[in-house]
Amino acid sequence: MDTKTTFKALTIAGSDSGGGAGIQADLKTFQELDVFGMSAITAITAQNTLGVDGVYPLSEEAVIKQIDAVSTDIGVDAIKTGMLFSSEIIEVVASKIKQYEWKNVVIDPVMIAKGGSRLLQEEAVKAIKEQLLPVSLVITPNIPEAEVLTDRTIRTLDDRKEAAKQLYDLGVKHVVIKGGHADSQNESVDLLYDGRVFDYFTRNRIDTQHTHGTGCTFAAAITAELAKGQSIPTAVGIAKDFIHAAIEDSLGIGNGHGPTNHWAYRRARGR
Ligand SMILES: Nc1ncnc2c1ncn2[C@@H]1O[C@H](COP(=O)(O)OP(=O)(O)O)[C@@H](O)[C@H]1O
Ligand SMILES: Cc1ncc(COP(=O)(O)O)c(N)n1
Repeated sequence: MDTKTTFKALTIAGSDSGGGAGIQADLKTFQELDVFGMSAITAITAQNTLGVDGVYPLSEEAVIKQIDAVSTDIGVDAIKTGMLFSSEIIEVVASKIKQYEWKNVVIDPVMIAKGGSRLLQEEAVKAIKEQLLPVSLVITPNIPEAEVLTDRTIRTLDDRKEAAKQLYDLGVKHVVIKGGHADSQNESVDLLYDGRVFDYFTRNRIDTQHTHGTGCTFAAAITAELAKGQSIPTAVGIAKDFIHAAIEDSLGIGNGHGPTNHWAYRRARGR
C-alpha cells in the first residue's frame, strides 16, 4: 500500500520577476522543505535587484478563481500571504480563509519593498488589522511594518514586546516581530509571542546587502513546517536556520540588493 503523505502549501502573494521575493521565493522555499507549493497571484511586479519598475494588480475575481481552483481539488495544509496590495484583495482572502476553515494561516504583512516602492496601498493597513488578523495563526512583520500596524515607534526590545502584545490583542494567535531592521550590529533577533511568553530566535548578523526576499523566505519556511504539522516554535526555529543559511551563502546575483540562496539550507545538510 502507498503510505506516502504529501504536504501542500498555498502562497497568496505578488510575483517578483527577479525571483528573489514574493511568489517565487515562497515556492522555492516550499520545495526546498519538501512541501508541494501552489500559488494565487495577487499582483505582478516588474522587479529586479535594483528595485520595482511596475506593479500590476490582478482583479479580485482572478484571485478568487485561483484560490478556489487549488482548494476544491488539491487541498491545502497551510497558507501564507505576502503582497496583498489592496483592501479589496484582503477582504477576498479573509473570506476564503473563513470559507475553507483554514487554521495554519501565516500573514507576512508586506508593505514596502526594500527599494521603497509601495506593495500595499496605505488605506489597506486597516483591512489587515480588522479582517486578516482575527482569522490568522501567525503574523510576521518586520520592525517598520510592526510600527505601522501598531502606530508606535519601536527602538528597544521592550518596544517590540509591547507591539507584539498589541498585535496579539487584534486576534492573531502568534506574533513574530523580526529583527532584521533592528540597530544591533552583532545579532539579528526575532521575537515570538503567543499571548503568554516571549521566545527569542537569535543568530549572528551577517554583513551583506543581499537581503532581497528575506521576509518572504522566512515566512514561507514557517508555513512549510506548519503544513508538515510542526509546532509554531519548531517551525520558527527551522525558518530561522533556513533564512540564516540563505543569507550567509548568498549568490551575488544582480547589481543591487541581491536575492538569498534558497538551496543553501538543503546543501548544508548534505542533501
Ligand atoms: N543581516 C542579517 N543577518 C542575519 N539575519 C538577518 C539579516 N537580515 C535579516 N535577517 C533575518 O532575516 C529574516 C527577515 O528579517 P527582516 O529583514 O526583519 O524582514 P523583511 O525582509 O521582511 O524586512 C529574519 O529572520 C531576520 O532575523
Ligand atoms: C512581489 C514582492 N513581494 C514581497 C516583496 C518584499 O520583499 P522582502 O521580503 O525583501 O521584504 C517584494 N519585494 N516583492
